[in-house]
Amino acid sequence: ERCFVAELPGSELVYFTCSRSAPLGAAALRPRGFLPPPGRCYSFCIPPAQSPRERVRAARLHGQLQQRLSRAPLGAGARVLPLLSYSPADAAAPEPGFLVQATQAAAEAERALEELLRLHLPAPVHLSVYEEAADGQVWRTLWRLQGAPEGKELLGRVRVLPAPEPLSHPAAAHLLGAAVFGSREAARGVLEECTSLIPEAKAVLDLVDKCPKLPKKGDFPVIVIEGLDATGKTTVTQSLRDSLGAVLLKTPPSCVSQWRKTFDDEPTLVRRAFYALTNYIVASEIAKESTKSPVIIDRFWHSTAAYAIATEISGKVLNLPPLHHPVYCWPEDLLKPDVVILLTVSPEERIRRLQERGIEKTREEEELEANRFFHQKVEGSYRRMENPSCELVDASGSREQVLEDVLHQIKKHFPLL
Ligand SMILES: Nc1nc2c(ncn2[C@H]2C[C@H](O)[C@@H](COP(=O)(O)OP(=O)(O)OP(=O)(O)O)O2)c(=O)[nH]1
Ligand SMILES: Nc1ncnc2c1ncn2[C@@H]1O[C@H](COP(=O)(O)OP(=O)(O)O)[C@@H](O)[C@H]1O
Repeated sequence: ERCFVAELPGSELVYFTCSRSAPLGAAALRPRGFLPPPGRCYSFCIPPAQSPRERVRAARLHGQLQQRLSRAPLGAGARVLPLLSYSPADAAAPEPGFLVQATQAAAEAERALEELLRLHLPAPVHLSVYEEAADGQVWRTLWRLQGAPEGKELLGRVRVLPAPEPLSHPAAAHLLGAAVFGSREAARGVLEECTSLIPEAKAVLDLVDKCPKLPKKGDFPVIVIEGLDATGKTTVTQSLRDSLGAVLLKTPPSCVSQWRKTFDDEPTLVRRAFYALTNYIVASEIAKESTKSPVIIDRFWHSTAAYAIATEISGKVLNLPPLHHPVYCWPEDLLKPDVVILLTVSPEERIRRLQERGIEKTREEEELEANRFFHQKVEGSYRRMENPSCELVDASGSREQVLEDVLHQIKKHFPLL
């Protein structure tokens, strides 16, 4: 039986399955949260890619659907929520999809949804409709949309039951290679598949291919400063450059900044491969510069991995892959820094600093609330990183205090600096 996990508002995960042979009296799925009044929601998945080449198209289709659903006339207050379909029995990658909660009279929402799916998903499309029946149970009606414009075939109606929460998040086992890349070749392969779809991909590949493989770190210290937006990375890295007479680098490097927006608009698979490759471009600069002076880097591989993990793992920080999961390990073929410092500040202090940076109040209030769980997952991922791990420095003090504490942490590794 396939199982499903949807992320409800507030980052609550609901695990459920649909079963023909549900033993009578089996625990019913609580409609609360899953079926907000007037109690109808829909789900559908993106057909899995049949080959590695198809995975870019499948990822882009998912991203395009996400955008179209957010603009579709599904009725005021309708919610489009992330859904994954997975099989607990096999190790196949989960199929991404959506759970759509319609709050208006369903007819118009259903028509709009069906029209959108017929237009943008390869036929046949399987659309699930969930309702609460008189018996207080949640039932799913499965439809196949195909053929003539109104071609719609009823495939069955079954009860929806809670599914046992798996040991780890269904996406965790598939992060490596789909969101976090353990090697330059793995990331390169994705951009190779994009060259016919995204012209800039070729330009990035040409830049990467000019970089030596496995560049060697020089004898001077290489120090990375990591942290969420507005934790003070830019301020600290510039002070470190001055006080240590170091070279300051950042990722992504300026030589790719003109393409960043293009890749930020792409789905995770492509976007992460882009960031991963830019880390390899900077690695060759680090190798060169660290033969002449200490090198400070503003964000490096840990940012790429932490933001990827936090994006792909729905729910809250407790849903992150467990400690020592391979997704937290530094790629063998990427130049390894000597020290990685993670700046941490409270969410409130971070918002105050975002404010100070001139981000208007409303946006960053939204940012705090909507993304609170996201930022907790990013920070949680940073803290699970190993080899090298992130060494925490509380960055909530004054600029002078933070610089002193960061220097103190660095001198533990390089007393003579
Ligand atoms: N550098 C970098 N940023 C990433 C990556 N993946 C996601 N991001 C996100 C983190 C931030 O939300 C956003 C901004 O990154 P940047 O550090 O380039 O810009 P900026 O220095 O203005 O952000 P900051 O406030 O200093 O963290 O990009 C990645 O692989 N590398
Ligand atoms: N220790 C600090 N105390 C107070 N404000 C700070 C401190 N460090 C940085 N800031 C301010 O907070 C904002 C974000 O700092 P910045 O260095 O740009 O962070 P990041 O690069 O991590 O986004 C800036 O306006 C900066 O002047």
